[in-house]
Amino acid sequence: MKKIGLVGGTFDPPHYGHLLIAEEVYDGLSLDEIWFIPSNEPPHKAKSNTDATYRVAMLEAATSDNPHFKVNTIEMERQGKSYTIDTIKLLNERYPDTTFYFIIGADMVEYLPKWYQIEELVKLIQFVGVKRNDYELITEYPIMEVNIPSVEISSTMIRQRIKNHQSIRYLVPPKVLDVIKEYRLYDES
Ligand SMILES: Nc1ncnc2c1ncn2[C@@H]1O[C@H](COP(=O)(O)OP(=O)(O)OP(=O)(O)O)[C@@H](O)[C@H]1O
Ligand SMILES: O=C(O)c1ccc[n+]([C@@H]2O[C@H](COP(=O)([O-])O)[C@@H](O)[C@H]2O)c1
Repeated sequence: MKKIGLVGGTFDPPHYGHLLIAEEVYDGLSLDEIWFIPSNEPPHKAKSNTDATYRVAMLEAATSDNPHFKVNTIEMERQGKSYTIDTIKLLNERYPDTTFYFIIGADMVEYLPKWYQIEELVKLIQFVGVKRNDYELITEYPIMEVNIPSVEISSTMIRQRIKNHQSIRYLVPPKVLDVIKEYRLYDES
């Protein structure tokens, strides 16, 4: 069986926090690959203002120098809200010889009770929780934990810094910065 870690998210924009949690879990659980899955419409928050094409371009740029990181656009290909249970059912069907691990930060661990059809979802996928400042890795659901160095970076912080004309160097990979500059993303947003 192949072992693949999934990192779902809005990636608006992708940052070193995303890459770090992926690499740490890849290493900690001896996975074969990590697939980053950008959501079309997040199930639990407002739709991103950044077009899907740009979010995918940034994610491709962020992951291009790591041979075991891949971008998977399965949720972009589906219309409507990107419920994780629909994604996992499709992936399990398409890749019967693979065990998937869904990697989430502690903010999403705290939110698990509100995920769509969570009781069924936890039977279909192994969640892996990683710590994130200000959130607890405590849940009634059966998650695995991987210990990572905390990084206090969020996409919200990066969008805010761009708005304030502050540097985002060392918070996102240089190639992501290039895409942001090329398409003038987040200017006056
Ligand atoms: N710095 C971080 N440490 C640990 N987990 C993180 C970190 N940043 C993001 N994650 C996790 O990565 C996944 C995708 O996150 P997402 O793309 O929504 O980024 P975000 O930084 O939380 O965005 P936003 O600030 O726009 O809400 C989630 O499971 C989230 O918990
Ligand atoms: O399916 C759900 O109900 C659900 C609720 C909250 C979050 N998720 C997924 O968890 C991942 C991280 O969410 P976010 O908000 O940090 O981008 C992303 O793939 C979301 O689709 C999924």
